[in-house]
Formats: sequence, C-alpha cells, structure tokens
Amino acid sequence: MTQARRSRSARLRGRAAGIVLAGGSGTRVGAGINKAFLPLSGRSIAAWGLNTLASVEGVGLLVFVVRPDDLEHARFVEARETDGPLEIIVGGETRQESELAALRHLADRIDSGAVDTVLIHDAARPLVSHGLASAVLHAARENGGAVPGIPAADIAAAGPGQSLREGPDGRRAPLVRVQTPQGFHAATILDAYEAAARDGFSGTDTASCAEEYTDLPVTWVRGEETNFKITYAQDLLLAQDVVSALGLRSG
Ligand SMILES: C[C@](O)(CO)[C@H](O)COP(=O)(O)O
Repeated sequence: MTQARRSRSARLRGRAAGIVLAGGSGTRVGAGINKAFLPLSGRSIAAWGLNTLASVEGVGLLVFVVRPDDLEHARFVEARETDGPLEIIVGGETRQESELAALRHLADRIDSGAVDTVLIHDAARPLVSHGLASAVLHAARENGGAVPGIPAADIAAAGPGQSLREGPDGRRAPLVRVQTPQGFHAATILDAYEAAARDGFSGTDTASCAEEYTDLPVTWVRGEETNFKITYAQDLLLAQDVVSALGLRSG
C-alpha cells in the first residue's frame, strides 16, 4: 500500500458507505464509451463524485458499481484517479438491480452495524459538492432518508389528464428536480430493495423504492444547480465550463 493509500484509508473512517453507480450504458452522450469514464478536467467523470464522497466525514468506504465491460476502466480510476481503495462490483441491467447489488455487497456489514447509512450517487453527477454530500448524510442520519432537490423554476405541467399533487396549504405543490446523492438508513433500505426484488418493482431512484417499501420520512435538502446529470454531449461541455469558471478540482 502506498503512502497516499495509507493516508486515504486512515481518513475513510465512519459507518456510512458511499455507492457510486456507473452501471448504465451512458450512450446518449454519443461518445462510444460509458460516459462515466469520459474525461473532465484531467479525471474521469466518475472519479469526481468518488473523490467528493470520500472527502465527507463519516464515509468509511466506497462501492463503485460498473458494467463487466468497464472493470478495467474502474480499476484505472481506482489506481490513478482516486486515493482508493474502492470496492468495485458489477451491477445489473437496471439502476434498481445495480443498487441491490451494492446493498447485497454490503449486507454483512449492514447486518453487523459496521455500515449504518448509505449515500447512493450517480456517477454522471460529477460536480456534487462536499457540502451537499455532507448535508445529505447528516439529514439521512437525522431522519432516516434524505434527497437533494431543487424546486422547478419553470411552470411545469403533469401532462394531459394528470393533476399535480396538492401541497400542505392546499396550493399546488411545486415540482422538484431530484438529484443524488440520496442517503438512507442502510438496514431499512436493504430490506426495501430485497422486498422490491421479490415483487419485481423497479424505481427511478432510491427514494422511489423507499417510498414504496418503507415508512422512512424522506427529507429534502436543497440541491445545487451545478450538480446536474451529464446525459447529453452538451452537458459535458457545460460541466467543463463550470469547472473552469469556478476553478474546481477533484481529489
Ligand atoms: C436518480 C436521478 O438522478 C434523479 O434525478 C435520476 O433518476 C437518474 O436517472 P438515470 O437514468 O438512472 O441516470
């Protein structure tokens, strides 16, 4: 183990696990390789989120979920773009299956209490800040579940024949753009994913599975505009501009 790795291992102390999902094909960006491994200011997109989660006090280990074809890329990220160590695992066909794979990978440590909280993050959101990830972890520990969200600034319609849900004051509840990392009490969310697997349920994000299978209150934490998801080629250009304009660095 190198000195850098020793110091990272020493810093990674805590009972929360960061899970970074890079199991999708990420083809809409049009690059021919999984977008999570495209470069952003000298490091892969995935490395940015991994390094940020690793910097959060209380995060004790990182699980990096990838496709079988990307294992070599993932090992490169571990060796060259993060201080490591990463627990690299192969995910499933869907987001739900990849999350389940990560939770099962942690199951023994969740059962023993060595892991109490999970922070599940999209590799495609490289610019999540240390402050936001820390706030989600804190809120998840306080409440059982927490997700970042930004109230939509534009007027949004639910679509023909649909009605927007009412807010507590009887007015229309604002639509919220949901981001990651999403933080949850680990044992509860593991049970939820096992129950979902038995039912064949597949959610859009961790919160949707939590809402369906748990009583956990899910708290909102104010998300960040810069924590956008890289989906299309123009999102990568925007991320590069944000990195330059704000002078951001990874790791
Ligand atoms: C979880 C998420 O980022 C919330 O906005 C989003 O649902 C992820 O979508 P993906 O298609 O799994 O990347």
